[in-house]
This record gives sequence, structure tokens and C-alpha cells, in this order.
Amino acid sequence: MENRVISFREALAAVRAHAPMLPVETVAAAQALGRVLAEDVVAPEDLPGFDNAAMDGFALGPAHLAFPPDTPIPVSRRQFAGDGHGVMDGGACQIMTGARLPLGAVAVVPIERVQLDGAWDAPGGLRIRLAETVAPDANIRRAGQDVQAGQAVLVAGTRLAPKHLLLLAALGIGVVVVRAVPKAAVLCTGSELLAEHEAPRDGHIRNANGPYLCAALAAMGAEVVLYRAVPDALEAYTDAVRAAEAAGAHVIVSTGAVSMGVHDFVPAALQSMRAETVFHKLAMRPGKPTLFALLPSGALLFGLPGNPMSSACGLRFFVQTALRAMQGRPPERPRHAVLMQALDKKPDWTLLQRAALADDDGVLRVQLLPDQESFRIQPFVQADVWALLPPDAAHLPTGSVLAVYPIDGAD
Ligand SMILES: Nc1nc2c(c(=O)[nH]1)N[C@H]1C(S)=C(S)[C@@H](COP(=O)(O)OP(=O)(O)OC[C@H]3O[C@@H](n4cnc5c(N)ncnc54)[C@H](O)[C@@H]3O)O[C@H]1N2
Ligand code: MOO
Repeated sequence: MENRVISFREALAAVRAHAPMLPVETVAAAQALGRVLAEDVVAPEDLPGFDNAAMDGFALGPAHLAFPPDTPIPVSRRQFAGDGHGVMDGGACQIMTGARLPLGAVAVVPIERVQLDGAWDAPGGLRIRLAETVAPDANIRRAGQDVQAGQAVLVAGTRLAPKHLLLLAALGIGVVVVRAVPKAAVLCTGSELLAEHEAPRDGHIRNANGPYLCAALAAMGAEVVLYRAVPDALEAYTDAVRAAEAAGAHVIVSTGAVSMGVHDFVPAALQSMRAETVFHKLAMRPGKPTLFALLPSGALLFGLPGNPMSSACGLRFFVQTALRAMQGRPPERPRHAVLMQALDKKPDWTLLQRAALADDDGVLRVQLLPDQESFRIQPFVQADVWALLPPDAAHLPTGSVLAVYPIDGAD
């Protein structure tokens, strides 16, 4: 490990470089929500699969389009969605939205644009008159107009959202090749910690980080295989790390005990386990004492500082970066927003501040919230985004453009 205090960007790059790619597996597309594609998806067929009507109305042949206005055209057949292809036989064909276009049809006119004479089941049958010209191809959805067979429709690294399942189902793709679900463990250190249901005792606090980290990891697509509160003792911590490895965790997230306190034993515990510490201490806030280590088992260990915002920020940026990289996802691209207040900041430090976003007549504006200390939970709850104040600036004037990141990073 370098002894130098490294930058936020260098730390992100180090996490990305050390994150191992997870193996691939094949799963049912219907069960694949939130999973990450390991391969491009190529359309096996056209969408639509056949020429069909876009409106309920009448399919017309080329001769009908040339008729003078008001010429009666007999309706000789009907075509419903689900029918096989039929053939035009000289008359018009009453057709329903989505029904396969009969061979020889060149346009569809909506029912409300024609005058109806007679009735389908009456003697003499149904005739239509066109009040206006109908253009060739009108209201026809052509095969392959949406997707063409052989086209790459989804790229490897895509995290499957409901919209992707729509496309897969339409194309009849029942299975997809995805990355394994990353397994995570959450270890919260601190002899002061109580479970959330316990009554407060003198000097104790409730373990707030644990439930948050478990929920945020699940939202990021990880499976939490172990969650444990760990008293302030080195052996209890090493036991918990071993239990996390035994549970198959690819990523172990611990909170607390990484700073300068008498009980800040995480660095020593990792040394005793022969872990390789990649970094410990960053020029960033919150999260200055953040630690990242590689365990001999191959698991990644994130030692996040105990303050709730320091843990939340470390999970949001470092653990999320690792989970993305392990699943072959590209690095996250932030949005950008215009800063609404001027500020001075410590040069060389990256600050990640809780902020509100506002859409001001199409311009995205970011307002940093007051009270940014890392013990405060309330501004986090009120925030829409983390706003990144870059290290190269000591003064940020109003109107500066900042990168902003959704607060939970669960996309
Ligand atoms: N002398 C120094 N003191 C501190 C420094 C420093 O550089 N020199 N750094 C400060 C910074 S910055 C941070 S961040 C914290 C990090 O401390 P630790 O990671 O060692 O964490 P703890 O001391 O265990 O806890 C810090 C704080 O967070 C509360 N906490 C811990 N776990 C939880 C939990 N699961 N849920 C809710 N709250 C939790 C804990 O009670 C403490 O108040 O160190 C500073 N000190
Ligand atoms: O880095 Mo600590 O997280 O500033 O409070």
C-alpha cells in the first residue's frame, strides 16, 4: 500500500482495477430483472414479425386507391388478429388492429374515415365509400420496422430493467446469459451498537448503518449473505470476516473502526489475516479514513468509516463501482447540473455533498443542502443527489457545472 493520501478518482480506479469479473450463468428472461447481461442480445427474428394493420378499418388493394371518391367498394372478407395470412379477392377486407395484412393489400383505411353502406350480415353485404384519397402504405406496420433479425438490440453490461423484459418477450427470447449475482456481507463494528428494536441504553446508539447498507446493496443487485454486528474486539472482527468468506461473499462491507480511536482495529485485523490493503485514507469527505483491501480468498473488503454519511458515501461510490465492474457494467456516467450557490472549499479535496436537484425551465440546477457533517442523517433523506465538488477548485462560483449522482446509486 502507498502511504500517500490518494484522491477520490485514484481510489475509484483502484477499486475498478481489483474487482474480479463474476462468472456467467443462464437464467430465464422472466426472472432476470436486475441482472446484468454477459453477452449482447441479437434479435432472432423481425419485429413486427409480419406486415399488419395499425388501425381497425379496411385493407385495400391497389385498384381501390385509384377509384374516384364515393365509389362503393364491397367488403368481401374479414381478418382478425391471430388469423393466418389471407389473400385480397377484389373487394376490401375488414381488418382489426394487429391482424396480418392479406396478400395484395397495399393500405388500410380506419373505419371512422369511410362511409358504411349496408351491413356485413345483411343481404347485399357491407360496402364502403372513401371520402378522401388513401396513400399507399397508410396504416400498415411492416415486418422488421421496429427490430430487424440479426440486429444487436442489447449490449453486454446492460442491467435488465422492466423495459428490457418487454423487448425480450416480444422477440421470444426465453433465456439470457448474465453475470452471477454478487454476494455481499455487512459487518457493523461498535460495542455501542443496539439493534433497531432495542430500547436506548446510556451511551449506546442504534445500528442504523446495517439496515441501510443491506437495503442499498440489495437495491444495487447484490445478495446479502451475512449481516452481523461485531463488538469492538479484533478477534470478533476476524471471526466475522471469516464467516463472510465462508458464506461466499465476494464483497465484505464493514463499518467503523478504521480511524484513530483506541478501538480502530480494522487495519491490524486485516494485517493479521494477510490481506493486502490497497488504500486507507483518502482526500475526500465524507469518508476520509475509508479502507480497501484484498483478502487472500479473493474477496474485496471495504472498511467504511462508521459515521452514517461516511458509510453511505463509501457504499454509494466504492462498493457500487466494484459491483458494476464485477458484472461487466461500464463506469457510471453522472448527470451535470448548475450550482446555485458560490462556495469556498479546501483545495485538493473531493467533497461529496448531499444536494437537491431542480429542473428550472429545462436547466438542471443543484442546491447543496445545509448541515453536511457526516453524522447527520436528515439532509441525506432530503437529498436527491450527491454533488461532487472537484479537488482542483478552491472556489466554486455560482453557475459552476457539477457532476451529480443519484443518492442510492441503485440503477
Ligand atoms: N483523531 C481523529 N479522530 C477522527 C478522525 C481523525 O482523522 N482523527 N477521523 C474522523 C472521521 S473523518 C471519521 S469518518 C470517523 C470514522 O471513525 P471510524 O470509522 O473509526 O468509526 P467509529 O469511530 O467506529 O464510528 C464513528 C461514528 O459513527 C457511529 N457509528 C458507527 N457505527 C454505526 C452504525 N452501525 N450505525 C450508526 N452509527 C454508527 C459511531 O457511534 C461514531 O459516532 O472518525 C473521526 N474521528
Ligand atoms: O470522513 Mo469523515 O467521513 O469526514 O466524517
